[in-house]
Amino acid sequence: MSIANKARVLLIGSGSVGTIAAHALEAGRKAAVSIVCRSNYDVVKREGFSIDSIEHGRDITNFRPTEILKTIPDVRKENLQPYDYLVVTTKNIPDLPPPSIHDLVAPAVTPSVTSILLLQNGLNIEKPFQNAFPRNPILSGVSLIGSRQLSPGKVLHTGRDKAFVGVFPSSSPQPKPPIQKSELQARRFVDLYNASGRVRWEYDADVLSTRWRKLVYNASFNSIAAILQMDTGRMRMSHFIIKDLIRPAMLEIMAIARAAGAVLEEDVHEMFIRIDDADKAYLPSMGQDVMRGNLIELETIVGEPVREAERLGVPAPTLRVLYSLLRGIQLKTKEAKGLWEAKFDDDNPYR
Ligand SMILES: CC(C)(CO)[C@@H](O)C(=O)[O-]
Repeated sequence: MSIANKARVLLIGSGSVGTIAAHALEAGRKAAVSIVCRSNYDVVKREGFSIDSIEHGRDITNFRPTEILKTIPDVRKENLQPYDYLVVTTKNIPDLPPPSIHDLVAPAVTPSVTSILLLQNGLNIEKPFQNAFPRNPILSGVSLIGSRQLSPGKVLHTGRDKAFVGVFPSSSPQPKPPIQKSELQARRFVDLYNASGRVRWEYDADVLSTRWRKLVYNASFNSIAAILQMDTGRMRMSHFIIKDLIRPAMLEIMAIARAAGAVLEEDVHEMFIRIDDADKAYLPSMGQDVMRGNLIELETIVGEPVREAERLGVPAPTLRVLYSLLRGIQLKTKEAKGLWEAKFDDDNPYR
C-alpha cells in the first residue's frame, strides 16, 4: 500500500507498549506511524529501536517507523495532513503539575477527524479528553502485554500482545460524534493493528467491564510490586503475599466493579493470580517505575477505584492501605524530583 493510502497514526510515548505498537502497525503495512520520543529520542534517531519480541522476532535492530519526532507536531502551523489516529501510550499521572497530556496533544488533533485512542490503564482517564475534544471519537485501549524497556530504545517483549479497543461511554452533556462513527474508528484501528497477522487485538463492546477486569491485576500486583519491588513469581512463591494482600485487593476491586455495573467472571482473580510466567521474574510496570525513581500511575489505578468504593459504599480496606502507602512513595519521588517541598501548610494539625 502506498504511503498516501495508509492511515496516519501519531503515537505519543515510545516506551515498550508504544514501541511494540509502532512495530505491529508498520508490519501490517496499512498504517504510517509517526512516533514522538522524549528521553530516548537521541538514541532512537541514531540507532532506531532494538526489539526482542516473542511475536515480531527475537533480534530486530534499527527499527524505524515512518517518522521519529522529538516534539508533538502542530498540524495547522506545519500544514500537515490530519492524523487519522492519535494513540497515547504514556504513563497517566494526573497528580503532576500542568500541562496535562490533553493540553500537550491538542495541536496534533484535528477536530471531528482525529480519533484519540488512550492505550493506558486505569479509570476515568477519558474524562479530560472528552471535555477537551468533544467532536472527536475517544477510544479505550486496554492492553495485556508483558514488555519492558531495558534501556533507551531497547525493548524486551515476553508476554503476548493482546488488547481490547472500544468506545468510551460518555455522560457529558456536550455534543459528541455519532456513536456509529466512533465504533467504526475503533474497529478500523483493530484491523490496522492485526494486519501483520502476528497479533490478535479485539473490538471491545463493553469498555467499562474490560477496564475494571484489568484493574483486578493492576490495582493489586502493580501496587504490591511498587511497595515491595518484587516480581509476581516471587509473590506467588511466598504464599502469604497472595493470601494476605493480592487476593483481598483483587476481591475488593471485583466488588467495586460489580457495584459500578461491570460484568466480571466469578473467578477472574484466580486467572490473574497465575497469568505471569513465574520463571520470567516479571516486575509489573509500577515496580519498574519505583526502581527507576519514576513517578507512578497511582491515581488512575488505585485512587479512582478507592474513590468509586467510597461513592458506592463498598468496603475496600486493603486498597485504602495500599493507596496510602503508594501516596507516600509518590511524595518521596516528587520531593526527589523537586516537585514537592517538605514544609508544613498553615492548616496542618500535625505541626
Ligand atoms: C498482561 C499483564 C496483565 C500480566 O503480565 C500485565 O503485564 C499488564 O499489565 O499488561
